[in-house]
Amino acid sequence: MKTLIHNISLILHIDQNKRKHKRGKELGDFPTTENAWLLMEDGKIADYGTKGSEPAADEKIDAKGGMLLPTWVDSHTHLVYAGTREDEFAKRLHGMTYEQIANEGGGILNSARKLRSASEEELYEAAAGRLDELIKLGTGAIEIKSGYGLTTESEVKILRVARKLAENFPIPIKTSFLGAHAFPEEFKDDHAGYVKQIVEEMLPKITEEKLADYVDVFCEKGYFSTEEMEDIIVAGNENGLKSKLHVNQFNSLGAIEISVKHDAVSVDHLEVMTDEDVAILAKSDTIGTLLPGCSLFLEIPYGPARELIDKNAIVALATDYNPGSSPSGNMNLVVSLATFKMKMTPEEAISAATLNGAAAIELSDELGSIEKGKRANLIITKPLSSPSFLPYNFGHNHIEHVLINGKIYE
Ligand SMILES: N=CN[C@@H](CCC(=O)O)C(=O)O
Ligand SMILES: [Zn+2]
Repeated sequence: MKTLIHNISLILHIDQNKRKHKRGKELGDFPTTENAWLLMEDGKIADYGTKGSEPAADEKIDAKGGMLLPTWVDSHTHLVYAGTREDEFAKRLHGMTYEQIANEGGGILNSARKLRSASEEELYEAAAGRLDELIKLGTGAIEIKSGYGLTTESEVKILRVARKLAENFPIPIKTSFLGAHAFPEEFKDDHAGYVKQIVEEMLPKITEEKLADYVDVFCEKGYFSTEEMEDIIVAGNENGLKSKLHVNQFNSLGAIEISVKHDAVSVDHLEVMTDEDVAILAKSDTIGTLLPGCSLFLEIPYGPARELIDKNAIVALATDYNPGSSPSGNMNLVVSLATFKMKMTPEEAISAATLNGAAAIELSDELGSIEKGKRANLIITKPLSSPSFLPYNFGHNHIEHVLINGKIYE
């Protein structure tokens, strides 16, 4: 089955050299094809060219002068959660800090209480509704973390829901086990006991059921120490899981050096970075994933995107969609924020939200750029004057169609 998209004003390829990611200044390389068509065959990109040379096809989609770009790849979300936390949001508006709310039993522990009493079916229904909305907003691959369970049973419940989403939705979904998201009430005075449970009970169970692709840890003051993080990374690796880690959100504790030493696929957040942290990350193959939605919502610093790019790091962008620190899964907004608040150019931001996002979940061989052979997960925009218009005209919907595996997603 061949489908032709014709009447495209501009294809934003992101890359045409089959690169796994774009590092440092390469992020601004932005190959395009003007006045173009693109042919899809069996859900993949088969060919593309310029107006006048359109091949025959079984079906046609008229792009009506819109641009064509790869779908967003959201490489950091906590999509499976129960209930919401706008009550905490209201408290913050009245002056309480995220830390104060967490210290009185709110935050991650609040979400964990809500999740423990939700059934797998209820969690699935809620997460499926969110995922459907995100695909319509242009997200064509996603990572989903556990971390609101904090018991073996509840962590497994979250990951089963994520795996069920992967079975029932047409987009690739990778999962990360984040049992080390916070110390549950039961272990508030026995941190070693909880780490032992993660290592000896949760990880083997999750591995046996093949529920996770990665292991994750929230390394932060009041959460998991660098030593605890390292023990969990090593245990994850022993169970065949590479790591993707929450580091440097509020404090720089030396977590980047340890993550890089263990070949983490990505280190995420990075709102608080020393010069040494930047230098270590920039020299490594670990991807730095920045989450500007979290900075916006919590009013904390934005990750140093410009410095990381200028020093040659691999930078990706993601939403961190979760009920506490970033209650939006809209990648279009993330791309806008990256340009307004993190001094990324539109070309860099779009690349970081596509190809480098795909690299951060090890899917850049099949997604993240418009190259022959890749999956036809594509966004057709409304007619726009230039790629920069996407982040510039923030908060508006520029998407005409989202295609997943070559089919319009409705
Ligand atoms: N920082 C740790 N975890 C989540 C937020 C968790 C929450 O507040 O529910 C994050 O990535 O921001
Ligand atoms: Zn997160």
